[in-house]
Amino acid sequence: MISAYTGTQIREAEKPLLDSGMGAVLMQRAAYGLAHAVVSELRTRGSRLYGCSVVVLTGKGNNGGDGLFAAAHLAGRGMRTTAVLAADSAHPDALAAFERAGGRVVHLTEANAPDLAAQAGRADVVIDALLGTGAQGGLRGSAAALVSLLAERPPRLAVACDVPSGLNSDTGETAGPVLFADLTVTFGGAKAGLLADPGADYAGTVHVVPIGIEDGLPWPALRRLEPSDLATLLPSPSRRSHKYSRGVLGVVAGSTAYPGAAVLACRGALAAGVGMVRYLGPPDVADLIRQSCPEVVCSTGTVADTHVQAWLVGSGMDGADDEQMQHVRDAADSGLPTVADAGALPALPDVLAPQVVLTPHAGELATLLQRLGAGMDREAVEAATLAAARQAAGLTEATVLLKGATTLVASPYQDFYSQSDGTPWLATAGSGDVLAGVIGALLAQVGSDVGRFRAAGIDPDERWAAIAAMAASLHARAGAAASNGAPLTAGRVAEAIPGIWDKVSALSNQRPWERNSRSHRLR
Ligand SMILES: NC(=O)C1=CN([C@@H]2O[C@H](COP(=O)(O)OP(=O)(O)OC[C@H]3O[C@@H](n4cnc5c(N)ncnc54)[C@H](O)[C@@H]3O)[C@@H](O)[C@H]2O)[C@@H](O)CC1
Ligand SMILES: [K+]
Repeated sequence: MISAYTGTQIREAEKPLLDSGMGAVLMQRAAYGLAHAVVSELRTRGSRLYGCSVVVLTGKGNNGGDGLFAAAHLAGRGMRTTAVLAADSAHPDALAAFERAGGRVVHLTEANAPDLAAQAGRADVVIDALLGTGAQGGLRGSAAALVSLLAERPPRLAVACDVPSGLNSDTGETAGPVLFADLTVTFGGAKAGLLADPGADYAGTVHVVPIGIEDGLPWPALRRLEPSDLATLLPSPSRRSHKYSRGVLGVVAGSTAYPGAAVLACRGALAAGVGMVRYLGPPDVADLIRQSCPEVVCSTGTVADTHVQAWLVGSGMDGADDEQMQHVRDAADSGLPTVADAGALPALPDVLAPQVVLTPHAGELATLLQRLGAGMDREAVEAATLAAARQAAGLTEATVLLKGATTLVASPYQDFYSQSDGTPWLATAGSGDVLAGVIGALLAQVGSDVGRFRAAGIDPDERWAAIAAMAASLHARAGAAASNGAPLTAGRVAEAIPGIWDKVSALSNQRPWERNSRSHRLR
Protein backbone atom coordinates (compact mmCIF):
# COMPACT_ATOMS: atom_id res chain seq x y z
CA MET A 1 0.00 0.00 0.00
CA ILE A 2 1.33 3.41 -0.89
CA SER A 3 0.53 6.10 1.64
CA ALA A 4 0.32 9.80 0.84
CA TYR A 5 0.20 12.74 3.19
CA THR A 6 -0.66 16.40 3.23
CA GLY A 7 2.19 18.91 3.34
CA THR A 8 1.11 19.78 6.88
CA GLN A 9 1.36 16.14 7.99
CA ILE A 10 4.87 15.90 6.54
CA ARG A 11 5.93 19.13 8.20
CA GLU A 12 4.55 17.95 11.55
CA ALA A 13 6.49 14.70 11.22
CA GLU A 14 9.64 16.72 10.46
CA LYS A 15 9.16 19.08 13.39
CA PRO A 16 10.68 16.99 16.21
CA LEU A 17 13.76 16.40 14.05
CA LEU A 18 14.02 20.09 13.19
CA ASP A 19 13.64 20.98 16.88
CA SER A 20 16.52 18.67 17.70
CA GLY A 21 18.75 20.43 15.18
CA MET A 22 18.50 17.85 12.38
CA GLY A 23 17.23 20.29 9.74
CA ALA A 24 20.49 20.43 7.81
CA VAL A 25 20.76 16.63 7.82
CA LEU A 26 17.23 16.25 6.47
CA MET A 27 17.98 18.73 3.72
CA GLN A 28 21.16 16.87 2.78
CA ARG A 29 19.23 13.60 2.53
CA ALA A 30 16.58 15.26 0.38
CA ALA A 31 19.17 16.93 -1.87
CA TYR A 32 21.20 13.76 -2.27
CA GLY A 33 18.04 11.81 -3.12
CA LEU A 34 17.09 14.43 -5.69
CA ALA A 35 20.53 14.46 -7.33
CA HIS A 36 20.64 10.66 -7.36
CA ALA A 37 17.18 10.50 -9.00
CA VAL A 38 18.28 12.95 -11.71
CA VAL A 39 21.38 10.88 -12.43
CA SER A 40 19.35 7.64 -12.56
CA GLU A 41 16.82 9.19 -14.92
CA LEU A 42 19.55 10.47 -17.24
CA ARG A 43 21.20 7.04 -17.24
CA THR A 44 17.85 5.36 -17.98
CA ARG A 45 17.46 7.71 -20.93
CA GLY A 46 20.96 6.91 -22.15
CA SER A 47 22.10 10.52 -21.69
CA ARG A 48 25.66 11.43 -20.83
CA LEU A 49 26.27 12.95 -17.40
CA TYR A 50 29.53 14.84 -17.93
CA GLY A 51 28.90 18.22 -19.52
CA CYS A 52 25.13 17.84 -19.29
CA SER A 53 23.43 21.21 -18.70
CA VAL A 54 21.25 21.64 -15.62
CA VAL A 55 19.18 24.70 -14.74
CA VAL A 56 17.77 24.86 -11.23
CA LEU A 57 14.93 27.31 -10.64
CA THR A 58 15.06 28.32 -7.00
CA GLY A 59 12.82 30.14 -4.55
CA LYS A 60 13.83 31.55 -1.21
CA GLY A 61 12.65 28.69 1.02
CA ASN A 62 13.96 25.26 1.90
CA ASN A 63 12.65 23.86 -1.36
CA GLY A 64 15.10 26.15 -3.14
CA GLY A 65 17.73 24.95 -0.65
CA ASP A 66 17.14 21.32 -1.64
CA GLY A 67 17.43 22.28 -5.30
CA LEU A 68 20.69 24.20 -4.83
CA PHE A 69 22.34 21.46 -2.77
CA ALA A 70 21.22 18.87 -5.34
CA ALA A 71 22.63 21.01 -8.15
CA ALA A 72 25.90 21.27 -6.21
CA HIS A 73 26.09 17.45 -6.20
CA LEU A 74 25.42 17.42 -9.94
CA ALA A 75 28.09 20.07 -10.55
CA GLY A 76 30.46 17.79 -8.66
CA ARG A 77 29.75 15.12 -11.31
CA GLY A 78 30.86 17.42 -14.10
CA MET A 79 27.48 18.85 -15.09
CA ARG A 80 27.14 22.49 -16.19
CA THR A 81 24.84 23.98 -13.59
CA THR A 82 23.02 27.30 -13.54
CA ALA A 83 20.81 28.52 -10.70
CA VAL A 84 18.06 30.97 -11.56
CA LEU A 85 17.24 32.79 -8.32
CA ALA A 86 13.60 33.84 -8.50
CA ALA A 87 13.43 35.57 -5.11
CA ASP A 88 15.41 38.34 -3.48
CA SER A 89 17.14 35.79 -1.26
CA ALA A 90 18.11 32.12 -1.34
CA HIS A 91 18.98 29.50 1.27
CA PRO A 92 22.42 30.87 2.25
CA ASP A 93 24.26 27.59 2.98
CA ALA A 94 22.85 25.92 -0.12
CA LEU A 95 23.76 28.88 -2.32
CA ALA A 96 27.29 28.92 -0.91
CA ALA A 97 27.67 25.17 -1.53
CA PHE A 98 26.38 25.59 -5.07
CA GLU A 99 28.86 28.40 -5.83
CA ARG A 100 31.73 26.44 -4.26
CA ALA A 101 30.87 23.54 -6.57
CA GLY A 102 31.30 25.86 -9.58
CA GLY A 103 27.65 26.64 -10.30
CA ARG A 104 26.66 29.82 -12.12
CA VAL A 105 24.08 32.12 -10.52
CA VAL A 106 21.68 34.44 -12.33
CA HIS A 107 18.94 36.59 -10.83
CA LEU A 108 15.53 36.43 -12.47
CA THR A 109 13.92 39.75 -13.37
CA GLU A 110 10.86 40.60 -15.41
CA ALA A 111 13.18 41.81 -18.16
CA ASN A 112 15.36 38.70 -18.45
CA ALA A 113 12.55 36.12 -17.94
CA PRO A 114 12.19 35.43 -21.72
CA ASP A 115 15.96 34.89 -22.16
CA LEU A 116 16.21 32.66 -19.10
CA ALA A 117 13.14 30.66 -20.17
CA ALA A 118 14.76 30.08 -23.57
CA GLN A 119 18.01 29.06 -21.88
CA ALA A 120 16.18 26.67 -19.53
CA GLY A 121 14.24 25.24 -22.49
CA ARG A 122 17.54 24.29 -24.15
CA ALA A 123 18.96 22.67 -20.99
CA ASP A 124 19.21 18.91 -20.62
CA VAL A 125 17.58 19.09 -17.19
CA VAL A 126 15.48 21.71 -15.41
CA ILE A 127 14.98 21.27 -11.67
CA ASP A 128 11.93 23.10 -10.38
CA ALA A 129 12.71 24.17 -6.80
CA LEU A 130 10.72 27.39 -6.67
CA LEU A 131 8.10 26.42 -4.11
CA GLY A 132 7.53 23.38 -1.92
CA THR A 133 5.19 22.55 0.93
CA GLY A 134 5.55 26.07 2.34
CA ALA A 135 3.87 27.66 -0.69
CA GLN A 136 1.03 30.07 -0.15
CA GLY A 137 -0.82 30.05 -3.45
CA GLY A 138 0.78 29.73 -6.85
CA LEU A 139 3.75 31.24 -8.64
CA ARG A 140 3.68 35.01 -9.02
CA GLY A 141 5.49 37.76 -10.89
CA SER A 142 8.57 36.91 -12.89
CA ALA A 143 8.64 33.27 -11.65
CA ALA A 144 5.14 32.81 -13.07
CA ALA A 145 6.20 34.48 -16.32
CA LEU A 146 9.29 32.25 -16.60
CA VAL A 147 7.29 29.05 -16.05
CA SER A 148 4.58 30.10 -18.53
CA LEU A 149 7.23 30.76 -21.18
CA LEU A 150 9.04 27.53 -20.36
CA ALA A 151 5.78 25.59 -20.74
CA GLU A 152 5.72 26.68 -24.38
CA ARG A 153 9.14 25.16 -25.00
CA PRO A 154 9.61 22.49 -22.32
CA PRO A 155 13.03 21.12 -21.44
CA ARG A 156 14.09 17.56 -22.29
CA LEU A 157 13.77 16.53 -18.66
CA ALA A 158 11.83 18.50 -16.03
CA VAL A 159 12.25 17.34 -12.45
CA ALA A 160 10.11 18.77 -9.65
CA CYS A 161 11.73 19.08 -6.24
CA ASP A 162 9.22 17.72 -3.70
CA VAL A 163 6.19 19.05 -5.66
CA PRO A 164 5.77 20.89 -8.95
CA SER A 165 5.83 24.56 -7.87
CA GLY A 166 2.40 26.16 -7.85
CA LEU A 167 0.68 22.84 -7.12
CA ASN A 168 -1.13 22.49 -3.81
CA SER A 169 0.59 19.51 -2.19
CA ASP A 170 -2.51 18.64 -0.16
CA THR A 171 -5.15 18.71 -2.89
CA GLY A 172 -3.46 18.54 -6.28
CA GLU A 173 -5.11 21.82 -7.26
CA THR A 174 -3.15 24.47 -9.14
CA ALA A 175 -3.05 28.23 -8.87
CA GLY A 176 -1.42 29.88 -11.85
CA PRO A 177 1.15 28.29 -14.14
CA VAL A 178 2.84 25.01 -13.20
CA LEU A 179 5.69 23.30 -15.05
CA PHE A 180 4.79 19.74 -16.14
CA ALA A 181 7.36 17.44 -14.54
CA ASP A 182 8.56 14.21 -16.06
CA LEU A 183 9.64 13.17 -12.60
CA THR A 184 8.74 14.46 -9.14
CA VAL A 185 11.19 13.57 -6.40
CA THR A 186 9.33 13.95 -3.12
CA PHE A 187 10.72 13.73 0.40
CA GLY A 188 9.65 11.76 3.47
CA GLY A 189 6.42 10.47 1.92
CA ALA A 190 4.26 10.98 -1.16
CA LYS A 191 2.12 14.10 -1.01
CA ALA A 192 -1.62 13.56 -1.54
CA GLY A 193 -1.69 16.29 -4.19
CA LEU A 194 0.69 14.27 -6.38
CA LEU A 195 -1.78 11.38 -6.57
CA ALA A 196 -4.96 13.33 -7.36
CA ASP A 197 -5.73 15.07 -10.64
CA PRO A 198 -4.88 17.59 -11.88
CA GLY A 199 -1.77 17.32 -9.66
CA ALA A 200 -0.98 13.80 -10.86
CA ASP A 201 -0.82 15.12 -14.44
CA TYR A 202 1.78 17.71 -13.48
CA ALA A 203 3.81 15.38 -11.27
CA GLY A 204 4.71 12.71 -13.85
CA THR A 205 6.45 9.74 -12.25
CA VAL A 206 6.62 10.16 -8.48
CA HIS A 207 9.72 9.00 -6.68
CA VAL A 208 9.70 8.97 -2.88
CA VAL A 209 12.99 9.59 -1.07
CA PRO A 210 13.00 8.49 2.58
CA ILE A 211 14.66 11.15 4.78
CA GLY A 212 14.22 9.63 8.25
CA ILE A 213 10.86 11.12 9.27
CA GLU A 214 8.83 8.09 8.24
CA ASP A 215 8.33 6.68 11.76
CA GLY A 216 6.64 9.94 12.78
CA LEU A 217 4.11 9.96 9.96
CA PRO A 218 0.43 9.87 10.95
CA TRP A 219 -2.49 8.02 9.32
CA PRO A 220 -2.24 8.86 5.62
CA ALA A 221 -4.49 11.37 3.91
CA LEU A 222 -4.82 9.08 0.90
CA ARG A 223 -3.73 5.57 -0.03
CA ARG A 224 -3.07 3.59 -3.19
CA LEU A 225 -3.44 -0.19 -3.45
CA GLU A 226 -0.57 -2.08 -5.03
CA PRO A 227 -0.66 -5.54 -6.62
CA SER A 228 0.50 -7.07 -3.33
CA ASP A 229 -2.59 -5.58 -1.64
CA LEU A 230 -4.82 -7.04 -4.32
CA ALA A 231 -3.14 -10.39 -3.72
CA THR A 232 -4.12 -10.20 -0.04
CA LEU A 233 -7.63 -8.86 -0.56
CA LEU A 234 -8.94 -10.77 -3.57
CA PRO A 235 -11.00 -13.83 -2.64
CA SER A 236 -10.35 -17.37 -3.73
CA PRO A 237 -12.91 -20.14 -3.36
CA SER A 238 -12.37 -23.05 -1.01
CA ARG A 239 -13.04 -26.68 -1.94
CA ARG A 240 -16.44 -26.45 -0.24
CA SER A 241 -17.54 -23.25 -1.98
CA HIS A 242 -20.60 -23.33 -4.19
CA LYS A 243 -21.99 -20.75 -6.54
CA TYR A 244 -24.28 -19.20 -3.93
CA SER A 245 -21.65 -18.99 -1.19
CA ARG A 246 -19.20 -17.40 -3.65
CA GLY A 247 -21.49 -14.40 -4.04
CA VAL A 248 -24.49 -13.64 -6.25
CA LEU A 249 -24.78 -10.28 -7.94
CA GLY A 250 -28.11 -8.85 -9.05
CA VAL A 251 -27.89 -6.61 -12.12
CA VAL A 252 -30.43 -3.95 -13.06
CA ALA A 253 -28.93 -2.38 -16.16
CA GLY A 254 -29.38 -1.70 -19.86
CA SER A 255 -32.31 -0.32 -21.79
CA THR A 256 -33.75 -0.70 -25.24
CA ALA A 257 -31.54 2.23 -26.29
CA TYR A 258 -28.38 0.89 -24.59
CA PRO A 259 -28.68 -2.89 -24.24
CA GLY A 260 -24.93 -3.44 -24.67
CA ALA A 261 -24.14 -1.75 -21.36
CA ALA A 262 -25.96 -4.53 -19.50
CA VAL A 263 -23.99 -7.16 -21.42
CA LEU A 264 -20.68 -5.47 -20.63
CA ALA A 265 -21.57 -5.04 -16.95
CA CYS A 266 -22.42 -8.75 -16.77
CA ARG A 267 -19.18 -9.66 -18.53
CA GLY A 268 -17.19 -7.55 -16.08
CA ALA A 269 -18.93 -9.23 -13.15
CA LEU A 270 -18.47 -12.76 -14.49
CA ALA A 271 -14.80 -12.11 -15.23
CA ALA A 272 -14.27 -10.87 -11.67
CA GLY A 273 -15.15 -14.16 -10.03
CA VAL A 274 -18.75 -13.81 -8.88
CA GLY A 275 -20.59 -17.10 -8.23
CA MET A 276 -23.68 -16.10 -10.20
CA VAL A 277 -25.22 -13.10 -11.93
CA ARG A 278 -29.00 -12.60 -11.84
CA TYR A 279 -30.38 -10.08 -14.32
CA LEU A 280 -33.60 -8.14 -13.87
CA GLY A 281 -34.71 -6.08 -16.84
CA PRO A 282 -36.59 -5.69 -20.11
CA PRO A 283 -37.05 -8.85 -22.22
CA ASP A 284 -35.18 -7.50 -25.27
CA VAL A 285 -32.11 -6.72 -23.12
CA ALA A 286 -32.43 -10.09 -21.38
CA ASP A 287 -32.46 -11.81 -24.79
CA LEU A 288 -29.21 -10.10 -25.76
CA ILE A 289 -27.64 -11.07 -22.43
CA ARG A 290 -28.69 -14.71 -22.88
CA GLN A 291 -27.02 -14.74 -26.29
CA SER A 292 -23.78 -13.08 -25.18
CA CYS A 293 -23.45 -14.41 -21.61
CA PRO A 294 -25.42 -17.65 -21.23
CA GLU A 295 -24.08 -17.92 -17.66
CA VAL A 296 -26.39 -15.10 -16.52
CA VAL A 297 -29.78 -16.04 -15.05
CA CYS A 298 -32.41 -13.62 -16.35
CA SER A 299 -35.71 -13.14 -14.59
CA THR A 300 -38.60 -10.73 -14.37
CA GLY A 301 -39.14 -10.64 -10.59
CA THR A 302 -38.74 -7.82 -8.11
CA VAL A 303 -35.72 -6.75 -6.13
CA ALA A 304 -37.30 -8.05 -2.92
CA ASP A 305 -37.73 -11.60 -4.23
CA THR A 306 -34.31 -11.82 -5.93
CA HIS A 307 -31.81 -13.43 -3.58
CA VAL A 308 -28.41 -11.77 -4.02
CA GLN A 309 -25.47 -10.52 -1.93
CA ALA A 310 -25.04 -7.25 -3.85
CA TRP A 311 -26.62 -5.15 -6.58
CA LEU A 312 -25.34 -3.37 -9.65
CA VAL A 313 -27.75 -0.74 -10.94
CA GLY A 314 -27.84 1.93 -13.62
CA SER A 315 -25.35 1.08 -16.40
CA GLY A 316 -26.93 1.93 -19.76
CA MET A 317 -30.20 3.13 -18.23
CA ASP A 318 -31.86 6.29 -19.45
CA GLY A 319 -34.63 6.69 -16.87
CA ALA A 320 -37.39 5.95 -19.40
CA ASP A 321 -38.41 2.60 -17.92
CA ASP A 322 -40.40 3.17 -14.70
CA GLU A 323 -40.20 -0.45 -13.58
CA GLN A 324 -36.41 -0.46 -14.00
CA MET A 325 -36.09 2.80 -12.07
CA GLN A 326 -38.14 1.30 -9.25
CA HIS A 327 -35.72 -1.64 -9.17
CA VAL A 328 -32.86 0.86 -8.87
CA ARG A 329 -34.43 2.60 -5.87
CA ASP A 330 -35.37 -0.70 -4.24
CA ALA A 331 -31.83 -2.05 -4.62
CA ALA A 332 -30.28 1.09 -3.12
CA ASP A 333 -32.82 0.85 -0.28
CA SER A 334 -32.24 -2.87 0.32
CA GLY A 335 -29.33 -2.35 2.71
CA LEU A 336 -27.22 -4.64 0.50
CA PRO A 337 -23.99 -3.37 -1.02
CA THR A 338 -24.90 -1.67 -4.28
CA VAL A 339 -22.87 -0.13 -7.07
CA ALA A 340 -24.89 2.69 -8.64
CA ASP A 341 -23.67 3.66 -12.08
CA ALA A 342 -24.68 6.10 -14.85
CA GLY A 343 -28.50 6.21 -15.16
CA ALA A 344 -28.98 5.31 -11.48
CA LEU A 345 -27.23 8.43 -10.21
CA PRO A 346 -30.06 10.92 -10.88
CA ALA A 347 -32.69 8.50 -9.57
CA LEU A 348 -31.33 7.87 -6.08
CA PRO A 349 -32.24 9.68 -2.86
CA ASP A 350 -29.84 12.45 -1.83
CA VAL A 351 -28.68 10.63 1.29
CA LEU A 352 -27.52 7.03 0.96
CA ALA A 353 -25.19 4.76 2.94
CA PRO A 354 -21.49 3.77 2.84
CA GLN A 355 -22.19 0.40 1.19
CA VAL A 356 -23.65 2.23 -1.81
CA VAL A 357 -20.83 2.93 -4.27
CA LEU A 358 -21.54 5.75 -6.72
CA THR A 359 -19.40 5.70 -9.87
CA PRO A 360 -19.66 9.09 -11.59
CA HIS A 361 -17.25 10.56 -14.12
CA ALA A 362 -16.49 14.27 -13.69
CA GLY A 363 -19.59 15.46 -15.58
CA GLU A 364 -21.92 13.16 -13.63
CA LEU A 365 -20.31 14.21 -10.36
CA ALA A 366 -20.85 17.88 -11.24
CA THR A 367 -24.54 17.17 -11.92
CA LEU A 368 -24.84 15.30 -8.63
CA LEU A 369 -23.12 18.07 -6.67
CA GLN A 370 -25.30 20.70 -8.27
CA ARG A 371 -28.40 18.74 -7.30
CA LEU A 372 -27.09 18.65 -3.73
CA GLY A 373 -26.57 22.40 -3.72
CA ALA A 374 -22.77 22.36 -4.03
CA GLY A 375 -22.12 24.55 -7.04
CA MET A 376 -19.35 22.78 -8.94
CA ASP A 377 -19.50 22.44 -12.71
CA ARG A 378 -17.51 19.86 -14.65
CA GLU A 379 -14.52 22.18 -15.00
CA ALA A 380 -14.49 22.82 -11.26
CA VAL A 381 -14.61 19.07 -10.53
CA GLU A 382 -11.72 18.42 -12.90
CA ALA A 383 -9.71 21.22 -11.28
CA ALA A 384 -10.28 19.85 -7.77
CA THR A 385 -11.02 16.12 -7.97
CA LEU A 386 -10.14 15.33 -4.37
CA ALA A 387 -12.29 18.14 -2.99
CA ALA A 388 -15.19 17.19 -5.27
CA ALA A 389 -15.09 13.50 -4.33
CA ARG A 390 -14.76 14.42 -0.65
CA GLN A 391 -17.74 16.74 -0.84
CA ALA A 392 -19.91 14.22 -2.69
CA ALA A 393 -19.14 11.45 -0.19
CA GLY A 394 -19.82 13.84 2.69
CA LEU A 395 -23.15 15.01 1.30
CA THR A 396 -24.49 11.64 0.11
CA GLU A 397 -22.96 9.56 2.92
CA ALA A 398 -22.18 7.04 0.16
CA THR A 399 -18.82 5.83 -1.16
CA VAL A 400 -17.91 7.84 -4.24
CA LEU A 401 -15.64 6.54 -7.00
CA LEU A 402 -14.71 9.36 -9.36
CA LYS A 403 -13.59 7.90 -12.69
CA GLY A 404 -10.69 9.47 -14.55
CA ALA A 405 -7.06 8.99 -15.55
CA THR A 406 -6.55 8.83 -11.80
CA THR A 407 -9.57 7.21 -10.19
CA LEU A 408 -10.34 8.56 -6.74
CA VAL A 409 -12.44 6.81 -4.13
CA ALA A 410 -13.80 8.77 -1.18
CA SER A 411 -15.59 7.17 1.73
CA PRO A 412 -18.15 9.09 3.78
CA TYR A 413 -15.72 8.65 6.69
CA GLN A 414 -13.18 10.68 4.68
CA ASP A 415 -10.86 7.86 3.76
CA PHE A 416 -9.39 8.18 0.26
CA TYR A 417 -7.88 5.90 -2.34
CA SER A 418 -6.23 6.90 -5.60
CA GLN A 419 -5.60 4.34 -8.35
CA SER A 420 -3.73 5.13 -11.54
CA ASP A 421 -2.89 1.76 -13.02
CA GLY A 422 -4.43 2.07 -16.46
CA THR A 423 -3.92 3.47 -19.91
CA PRO A 424 -5.62 6.33 -21.75
CA TRP A 425 -6.95 3.67 -24.15
CA LEU A 426 -9.42 2.77 -21.38
CA ALA A 427 -11.36 5.91 -22.27
CA THR A 428 -13.62 3.92 -24.57
CA ALA A 429 -17.36 3.25 -24.70
CA GLY A 430 -18.46 0.52 -22.32
CA SER A 431 -15.33 0.64 -20.17
CA GLY A 432 -17.33 2.08 -17.25
CA ASP A 433 -19.95 -0.67 -17.58
CA VAL A 434 -17.24 -3.30 -17.19
CA LEU A 435 -15.89 -1.43 -14.15
CA ALA A 436 -19.36 -1.38 -12.57
CA GLY A 437 -19.52 -5.15 -13.11
CA VAL A 438 -16.15 -5.66 -11.42
CA ILE A 439 -17.16 -3.51 -8.44
CA GLY A 440 -20.46 -5.39 -8.15
CA ALA A 441 -18.69 -8.75 -8.30
CA LEU A 442 -16.27 -7.79 -5.53
CA LEU A 443 -19.06 -6.33 -3.37
CA ALA A 444 -20.93 -9.63 -3.69
CA GLN A 445 -17.87 -11.74 -2.91
CA VAL A 446 -16.10 -9.90 -0.08
CA GLY A 447 -18.57 -7.26 1.11
CA SER A 448 -19.43 -9.21 4.24
CA ASP A 449 -15.91 -10.53 4.85
CA VAL A 450 -14.96 -8.01 7.55
CA GLY A 451 -12.00 -10.08 8.75
CA ARG A 452 -10.30 -9.97 5.35
CA PHE A 453 -10.08 -6.18 5.54
CA ARG A 454 -9.21 -5.98 9.20
CA ALA A 455 -6.28 -8.37 8.58
CA ALA A 456 -5.03 -6.04 5.84
CA GLY A 457 -5.12 -3.02 8.17
CA ILE A 458 -8.32 -1.62 6.65
CA ASP A 459 -11.03 -0.49 9.06
CA PRO A 460 -14.10 -2.67 8.36
CA ASP A 461 -16.25 0.46 7.98
CA GLU A 462 -13.91 1.58 5.21
CA ARG A 463 -14.06 -1.67 3.27
CA TRP A 464 -16.51 -0.32 0.68
CA ALA A 465 -13.96 2.24 -0.43
CA ALA A 466 -11.23 -0.41 -0.46
CA ILE A 467 -13.42 -2.71 -2.59
CA ALA A 468 -14.06 0.11 -5.06
CA ALA A 469 -10.31 0.80 -5.20
CA MET A 470 -9.56 -2.91 -5.72
CA ALA A 471 -12.00 -2.98 -8.62
CA ALA A 472 -10.56 0.20 -10.13
CA SER A 473 -7.07 -1.26 -9.97
CA LEU A 474 -8.07 -4.66 -11.43
CA HIS A 475 -10.01 -3.00 -14.23
CA ALA A 476 -7.23 -0.55 -15.06
CA ARG A 477 -4.52 -3.21 -15.01
CA ALA A 478 -6.65 -5.43 -17.22
CA GLY A 479 -7.10 -2.52 -19.63
CA ALA A 480 -3.37 -1.80 -19.72
CA ALA A 481 -2.57 -5.47 -20.33
CA ALA A 482 -5.21 -5.86 -23.04
CA SER A 483 -4.20 -2.64 -24.77
CA ASN A 484 -0.43 -3.04 -24.62
CA GLY A 485 -0.22 0.41 -26.18
CA ALA A 486 -2.84 -0.19 -28.86
CA PRO A 487 -6.56 0.63 -29.15
CA LEU A 488 -8.87 -1.25 -26.86
CA THR A 489 -12.53 -2.27 -26.68
CA ALA A 490 -14.44 -2.67 -23.43
CA GLY A 491 -15.11 -6.36 -24.01
CA ARG A 492 -11.39 -7.03 -24.12
CA VAL A 493 -10.95 -5.32 -20.75
CA ALA A 494 -13.35 -7.85 -19.24
CA GLU A 495 -11.55 -10.72 -20.99
CA ALA A 496 -8.21 -9.62 -19.53
CA ILE A 497 -9.41 -9.55 -15.92
CA PRO A 498 -8.84 -13.25 -15.09
CA GLY A 499 -5.25 -12.98 -16.36
CA ILE A 500 -4.55 -9.99 -14.12
CA TRP A 501 -6.28 -11.72 -11.21
CA ASP A 502 -4.03 -14.74 -11.72
CA LYS A 503 -0.92 -12.56 -11.95
CA VAL A 504 -1.58 -10.59 -8.76
CA SER A 505 -2.81 -13.64 -6.85
CA ALA A 506 0.52 -15.33 -7.56
CA LEU A 507 2.14 -12.60 -5.47
CA SER A 508 0.50 -13.97 -2.32
CA ASN A 509 2.67 -17.09 -2.76
CA GLN A 510 5.81 -14.98 -2.94
CA ARG A 511 7.86 -13.82 -0.04
CA PRO A 512 7.35 -10.17 0.92
CA TRP A 513 10.63 -8.99 -0.60
CA GLU A 514 9.71 -10.51 -3.95
CA ARG A 515 6.53 -8.44 -4.21
CA ASN A 516 6.58 -5.15 -6.08
CA SER A 517 5.59 -3.03 -3.07
CA ARG A 518 9.32 -2.58 -2.41
CA SER A 519 9.58 0.03 -5.10
CA HIS A 520 9.55 3.67 -4.16
CA ARG A 521 8.51 4.68 -7.66
CA LEU A 522 4.79 5.22 -7.86
CA ARG A 523 4.50 4.96 -11.62
N1 LIG B 1 11.24 21.14 6.76
C1 LIG B 1 12.21 20.25 6.59
O1 LIG B 1 12.80 19.73 7.50
C2 LIG B 1 12.57 19.82 5.27
C3 LIG B 1 12.05 20.49 4.20
N2 LIG B 1 12.42 20.19 2.98
C4 LIG B 1 12.06 21.05 1.86
O2 LIG B 1 11.53 22.27 2.31
C5 LIG B 1 10.32 22.56 1.64
C6 LIG B 1 9.50 23.42 2.51
O3 LIG B 1 10.28 24.53 2.81
P1 LIG B 1 9.71 25.93 3.23
O4 LIG B 1 8.85 25.78 4.41
O5 LIG B 1 10.86 26.86 3.33
O6 LIG B 1 8.76 26.32 2.05
P2 LIG B 1 9.04 26.64 0.51
O7 LIG B 1 10.37 26.28 0.08
O8 LIG B 1 7.88 26.10 -0.19
O9 LIG B 1 8.98 28.24 0.42
C7 LIG B 1 8.41 29.04 1.36
C8 LIG B 1 8.96 30.44 1.13
O10 LIG B 1 8.43 30.95 -0.05
C9 LIG B 1 7.60 32.07 0.21
N3 LIG B 1 6.38 31.86 -0.53
C10 LIG B 1 5.30 31.13 -0.18
N4 LIG B 1 4.41 31.14 -1.17
C11 LIG B 1 4.91 31.89 -2.16
C12 LIG B 1 4.44 32.25 -3.44
N5 LIG B 1 3.25 31.86 -3.87
N6 LIG B 1 5.24 33.00 -4.23
C13 LIG B 1 6.45 33.39 -3.79
N7 LIG B 1 6.94 33.09 -2.57
C14 LIG B 1 6.19 32.35 -1.77
C15 LIG B 1 7.37 32.08 1.70
O11 LIG B 1 7.28 33.40 2.15
C16 LIG B 1 8.58 31.38 2.23
O12 LIG B 1 9.65 32.29 2.40
C17 LIG B 1 9.76 21.22 1.28
O13 LIG B 1 8.90 21.28 0.17
C18 LIG B 1 11.02 20.44 0.97
O14 LIG B 1 11.43 20.66 -0.35
C19 LIG B 1 13.46 19.21 2.75
O15 LIG B 1 14.65 19.90 2.76
C20 LIG B 1 13.47 18.14 3.78
C21 LIG B 1 13.50 18.69 5.13
K1 LIG C 1 9.16 22.57 -6.26
